[in-house]
Amino acid sequence: MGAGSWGTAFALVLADAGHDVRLWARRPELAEAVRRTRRNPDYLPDIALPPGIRATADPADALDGAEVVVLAVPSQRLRETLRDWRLPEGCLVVSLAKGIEVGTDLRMSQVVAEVTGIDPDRIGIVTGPNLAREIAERQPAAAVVAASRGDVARRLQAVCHSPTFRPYTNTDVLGCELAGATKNVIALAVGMGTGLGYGANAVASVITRGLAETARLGEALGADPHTFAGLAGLGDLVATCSSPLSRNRTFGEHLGRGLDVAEATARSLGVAEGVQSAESVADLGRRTGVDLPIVEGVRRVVRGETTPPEAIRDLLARDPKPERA
Ligand SMILES: NC(=O)C1=CN([C@@H]2O[C@H](COP(=O)(O)OP(=O)(O)OC[C@H]3O[C@@H](n4cnc5c(N)ncnc54)[C@H](O)[C@@H]3O)[C@@H](O)[C@H]2O)C=CC1
Ligand SMILES: O=C(CO)COP(=O)(O)O
Repeated sequence: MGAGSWGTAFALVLADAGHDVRLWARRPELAEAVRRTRRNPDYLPDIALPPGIRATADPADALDGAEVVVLAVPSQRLRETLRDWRLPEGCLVVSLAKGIEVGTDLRMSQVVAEVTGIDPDRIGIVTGPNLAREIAERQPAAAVVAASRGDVARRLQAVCHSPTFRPYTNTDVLGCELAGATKNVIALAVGMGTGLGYGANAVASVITRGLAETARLGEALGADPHTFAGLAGLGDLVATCSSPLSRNRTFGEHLGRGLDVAEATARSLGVAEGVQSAESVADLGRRTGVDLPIVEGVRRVVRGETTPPEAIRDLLARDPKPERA
């Protein structure tokens, strides 16, 4: 449900895994173009889609009889979008979105449970280093399928295991979702540094300290600390923060070069979730009393309260402390 970059690439993974996939596009003209050309001209124009994928703009048609419903709309739009849909009785739901809802601080699996009333045990997520273009090109990648019940996670794992996409299970849904949302904020910070012309030391420092603050917040919220060293944590952070394909890193780079949020948004090739999740993740930090200096710096830049060079200067000027504190 969602025919952007990741919705389309993940539909391809599911088709490669041998399933019949219906791909819902919000705009009828996009669904029509996918049907006609067997490509998604707006997001992955050069990728031929396998015959197992059928595009439609009618959500009822897309959802009719589905055993697994995969949600691939941006985090801040998921609630309003879900309200209009009737999910099939007994289906499993998978969220692909990496964000925390602004205003409620809810993770996407929580939003799904709240809006649909579906048992949280039947809601899973897919996360990890998942840059959509690479997956669509069938470059090899590992990922994480998280669900609170091991048997549900294993069923979803089997559903999306293709010759080039290798998912691992995890039952720490909270940690996996938090890691996915927070890495987008950290990727904005890395991008800002890159945009300012800084090199590998700065990038590695922000990745590593970004992971430290993500893990601190996760622990305070009850996540399994091991999650942050895995594909959903370190793996996704490294992929996103290293790749020019990342919308979040690119968005940060534009901010680092002096563009404002509106200008960077206009240039973005899709949703950069970290821009809004900076607000909700920073709020989670305040509510739990966890210090999140990088997230807070990004939030202030996005709000126009500081500039990237000032934010970096402020980060470096903080009181010295031990690495593990
Ligand atoms: N692109 C990637 O490499 C990856 C993306 N994700 C996550 O997947 C989610 C979706 O990302 P993408 O497919 O890349 O985004 P995108 O920006 O490429 O596409 C978003 C899709 O959602 C649809 N949509 C439905 N309702 C909408 C509304 N009310 N407002 C705006 N768009 C609406 C759009 O039409 C579009 O098809 C995000 O949370 C993203 O962080 C996760 C892993 C990889
Ligand atoms: O989540 C992603 C890779 O795992 C995609 O990152 P961007 O949304 O920054 O492109």
